[in-house]
Amino acid sequence: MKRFYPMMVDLTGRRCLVVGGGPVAERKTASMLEGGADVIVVSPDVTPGLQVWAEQGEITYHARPYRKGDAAGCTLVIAATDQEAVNRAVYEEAQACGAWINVVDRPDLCNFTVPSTLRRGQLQIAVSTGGASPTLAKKIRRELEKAYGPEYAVYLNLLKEMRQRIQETITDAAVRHQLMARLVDEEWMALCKNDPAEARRRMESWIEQAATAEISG
Ligand SMILES: C[C@@]1(CC(=O)O)c2cc3[nH]c(cc4nc(cc5[nH]c(cc(n2)[C@H]1CCC(=O)O)[C@@](C)(CC(=O)O)[C@@H]5CCC(=O)O)C(CC(=O)O)=C4CCC(=O)O)c(CCC(=O)O)c3CC(=O)O
Ligand SMILES: NC(=O)C1=CN([C@@H]2O[C@H](COP(=O)(O)OP(=O)(O)OC[C@H]3O[C@@H](n4cnc5c(N)ncnc54)[C@H](O)[C@@H]3O)[C@@H](O)[C@H]2O)C=CC1
Repeated sequence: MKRFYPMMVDLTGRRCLVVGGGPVAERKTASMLEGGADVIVVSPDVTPGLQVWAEQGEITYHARPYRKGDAAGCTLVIAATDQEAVNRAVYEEAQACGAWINVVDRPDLCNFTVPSTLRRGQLQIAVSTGGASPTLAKKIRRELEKAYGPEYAVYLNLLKEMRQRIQETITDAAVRHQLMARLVDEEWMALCKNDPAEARRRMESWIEQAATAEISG
């Protein structure tokens, strides 16, 4: 059994190769684009979705079969064709040039996998089953979607802002930690959902009070 190390990677400006143009290639392309990658798709044909991205300049598309050398300079490589020999050749090249490789129908030829991911603004929750059952990963992602609605994007933005403010205005680390802990709370979350402007006002005045108390000793 393989073990995977979870991490969040910034793919901005990184060249990433997808070989194949079917629905699976489209899904992997979508998630790499969200990660900021410069995606190159090589395939004789592509889905309508990939075609649109090619026309809009979101991806670079080469309408031809894969050939050796396509993986040069790529950080991530995904082999998503339905041809075993082609996927194998892509794997060999990626291994030779030190790129991270995912062969979509061969978990044994993956040194990275793509988790099922829920996104709410800056919040991302990624689910992996280590390749055992992608369908279960998807089911869990859907359950999490109900528990973590779009309001989390708003709430998290506010937390980010307030955290910065706390770091700038409160010098005592213990007080900073206490304030942050108290902002992460169901009540704030509910207020944020119903009236984000009011949530912001209350958070601001609350932090201001704490800062004043700190100064006056
Ligand atoms: C190892 C891994 C490699 C990788 O692709 O990174 C892999 C491998 C394989 N998937 C297969 C099949 C399916 N995959 C999905 C769906 C997803 N697969 C994804 C990831 C992963 N799939 C990685 C492990 C993730 C983990 O650890 O859990 C998700 C999470 C992310 C994404 O793809 O973006 C995305 C859900 C996104 C979402 O909606 O949230 C569905 C369901 C569907 O499409 O509705 C089916 C059909 C049902 C079934 O077979 O279970 C097959 C058999 C192919 C065949 O038999 O032909 C293999 C190969 C094998 O297992 O041998
Ligand atoms: N990992 C995952 O999440 C999943 C993996 N799979 C597996 O992934 C593979 C791809 O699935 P789909 O996208 O549905 O397949 P598909 O059959 O729709 O697409 C295959 C694509 O590969 C292209 N292709 C064929 N030869 C090529 C070559 N020499 N160079 C470049 N491109 C070439 C085809 O033109 C086509 O665009 C299948 O083997 C399937 O079993 C299926 C479901 C999920």
